[in-house]
Amino acid sequence: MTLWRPTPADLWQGRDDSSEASNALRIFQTIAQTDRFAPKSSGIALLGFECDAGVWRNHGRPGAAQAPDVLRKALANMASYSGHDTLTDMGTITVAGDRLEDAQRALSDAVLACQQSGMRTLVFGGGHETAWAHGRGVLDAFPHERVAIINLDAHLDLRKADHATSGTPFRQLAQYCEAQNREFQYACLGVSRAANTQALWDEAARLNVTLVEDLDFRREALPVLESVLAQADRVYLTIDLDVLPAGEMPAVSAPAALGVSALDIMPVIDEICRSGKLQAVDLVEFNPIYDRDGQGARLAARLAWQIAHWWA
Ligand SMILES: N=CN[C@@H](CCC(=O)O)C(=O)O
Ligand SMILES: [Mn+2]
Ligand SMILES: [Mn+2]
Repeated sequence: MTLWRPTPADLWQGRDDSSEASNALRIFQTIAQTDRFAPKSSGIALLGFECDAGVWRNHGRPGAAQAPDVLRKALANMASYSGHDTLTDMGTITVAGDRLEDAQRALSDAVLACQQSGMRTLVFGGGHETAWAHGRGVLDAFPHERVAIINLDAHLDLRKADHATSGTPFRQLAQYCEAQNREFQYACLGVSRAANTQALWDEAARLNVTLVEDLDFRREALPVLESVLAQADRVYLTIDLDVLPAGEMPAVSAPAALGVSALDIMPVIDEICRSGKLQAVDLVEFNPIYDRDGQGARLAARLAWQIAHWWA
């Protein structure tokens, strides 16, 4: 595995309550760790993508490269239940300078290896350039199945893809699907009319993207989701944390003026987990530089925790 490093063993730490009861456990005590990249036949593979080269290229505020380990630390102290699926920290893919495409290739390869061996993938990005790499790995793992790409995001991320940035991942996935003659099933939920130009909406219409705007989220997200899920065999869920209101999630490159509250997003995530089709999830655009007292990291980690909890 290229551009890969294992997670330092001492990163997973937390409060030790195990003297109180044998089941008083937290994630840091139950997560499996590896010092070499060796996918298992089941469970959840946690992968980091330490990269904000795409955010740089997209003229955003860099810092998301520091996210994976910050999110691991925030997840470490959360409770672990016996019903949880095995979570294995499969380490982190890094980027060398501006060589974004090499890092994306390495992440796609890691995701493909995990998926093919029977694991589901949970990736901590990274900017939203994570999604081109993660999505390609999932599409490659299931070449003959209908893979729905569900993006919770204020942005469409359908910018023209002459070269990859954090603003291009879904245009790249659309081109990839077109080249393979497979349907591009993309739903962007929570998207902001004010944060995307007319050109991007036009591109979304051309690509037949399923859309739910932030203003309509409470009313429309669940019924729209139902029809998206009905038409899919597998789901890749990508959560751009800038879908949340800036007050809940300041720790992103482009905070949302309005946003969709975490409590409104949770039922959508619950429904996706219940479908039994969820194959891959990532949390992207978290930028610790702009966090306040670790609040954003806690919320992002809670989303990850909830998914791991419901995924089982
Ligand atoms: N990941 C993509 N992000 C947005 C950034 C928008 C902004 O910086 O205002 C986009 O490209 O549209
Ligand atoms: Mn966004
Ligand atoms: Mn995005």
